[in-house]
Amino acid sequence: MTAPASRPPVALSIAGTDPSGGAGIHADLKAFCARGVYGTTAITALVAQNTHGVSEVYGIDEAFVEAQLASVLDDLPVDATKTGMLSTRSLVDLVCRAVDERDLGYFVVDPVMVATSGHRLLDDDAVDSVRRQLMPRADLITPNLPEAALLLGESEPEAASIEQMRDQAGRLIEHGARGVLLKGGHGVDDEVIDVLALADGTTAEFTHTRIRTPNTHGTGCTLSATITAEMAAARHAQASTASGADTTASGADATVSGADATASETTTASETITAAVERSLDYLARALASADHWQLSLNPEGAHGPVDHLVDLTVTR
Ligand SMILES: Nc1ncnc2c1ncn2[C@@H]1O[C@H](COP(=O)(O)OP(=O)(O)OP(=O)(O)O)[C@@H](O)[C@H]1O
Ligand SMILES: Cc1ncc(CO)c(N)n1
Repeated sequence: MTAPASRPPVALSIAGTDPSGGAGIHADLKAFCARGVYGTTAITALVAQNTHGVSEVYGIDEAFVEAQLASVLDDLPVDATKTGMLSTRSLVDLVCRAVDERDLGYFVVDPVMVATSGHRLLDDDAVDSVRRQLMPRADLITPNLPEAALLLGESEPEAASIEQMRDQAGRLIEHGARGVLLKGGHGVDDEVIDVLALADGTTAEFTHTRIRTPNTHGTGCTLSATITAEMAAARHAQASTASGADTTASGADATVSGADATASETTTASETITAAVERSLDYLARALASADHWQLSLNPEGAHGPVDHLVDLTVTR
C-alpha cells in the first residue's frame, strides 16, 4: 500500500540576499528550516554585504521578481509569506498586486529600510507606498524603532521609552495592519521590550534580557522569518483540521487570513499571531545566546556576526 500524500508547511520570503549568511533571504531560509517549514524565495536584490556592512546593491527588475513569484505560486501552496528588503516603489507595488491576486497565506511585512551600516535598502520614494499600500495588507508588520518612526512620518522622533513605544504601536495599527510588533532591539536598557498591538485592541509585551553581544546581524530578518514559519505551520494545521485530512493544495482554502475574515476568524488570527510572536522571540533569544561568543569574521574589530540559527539542531556524525 502506498503512503497517503502529505506535505510540510510552506513559507515564502520576498527579500534581498546576504552572501555572508546572517541576514536577508539567507537568514530567512535558515530560520524556516530551523522551525521545520519548507522555505521558498523570490529575490528582490543581490546585496554584497558581510558582518561589516553593505558594500553594493544590485537591483533585480520587476519583471524578473514577478517571474520568480509566479514560479513559486503557480506550483506550491504557500501558507505564509514575509517581505524583507523590497528596494523600490515598483517592487512594493508588485508585492501589493500579488497579495490582492494570489494566495500568499498569512502576510508578514518586515519594513526593512536601512542596514545597520547605514546603507539604504528601500528608496526614499517607496516609504509612502509601504505606509499606504503594503501596511494595510499585512497580518503583521515588524518595524524596529527607527522604522516605526519613519512610517509614522518624517518628523516623528524615535520612541525612547516603553510608553512612547506603546503609543507608536497603537498609531501604526491605524494604518490598517492586523498587527504591529514594535521591536525594541535598538534600545540601550538591560531589558529588550517588544510591543505587540493588534487591530482587535489586544496588546502584549515581551521582555528579554539584553545580551551584550556584537552578534546581532540579521536579528530582525530572523525574527520575521521565524514568525512567518510559525504562522505557516499554524495555517497548515488549521487547513488540515478543516479538511479532516493532510493538505496538498487545500491550505489555499483556509479562511483565517484575509480582509474578509469574519469576527471569530479574526480572533483566531490574533491568537495565531500572538502565539507565533511569543514562540519566535523565545527561539531568537536562544539563537542570540548560542552565538554570543562566536567570532566568525576574519577581521573581528567592528564586526557584527550572525545569530545561531541552528541552535535547536543536533547533528550526529
Ligand atoms: N542584544 C540583544 N539581546 C536580546 N535580544 C535582542 C538583542 N538585539 C536584538 N534582540 C531581539 O531581536 C529582535 C530584533 O532586533 P532589532 O530591533 O534590532 O531589529 P532590526 O533592527 O530589524 O534587526 P536587524 O539587525 O536585522 O536590522 C528584537 O525585537 C529583540 O527581541
Ligand atoms: C538583504 C538584507 N535585508 C535586510 C537586512 C537588515 O538586517 C540586511 N542587512 N540585508
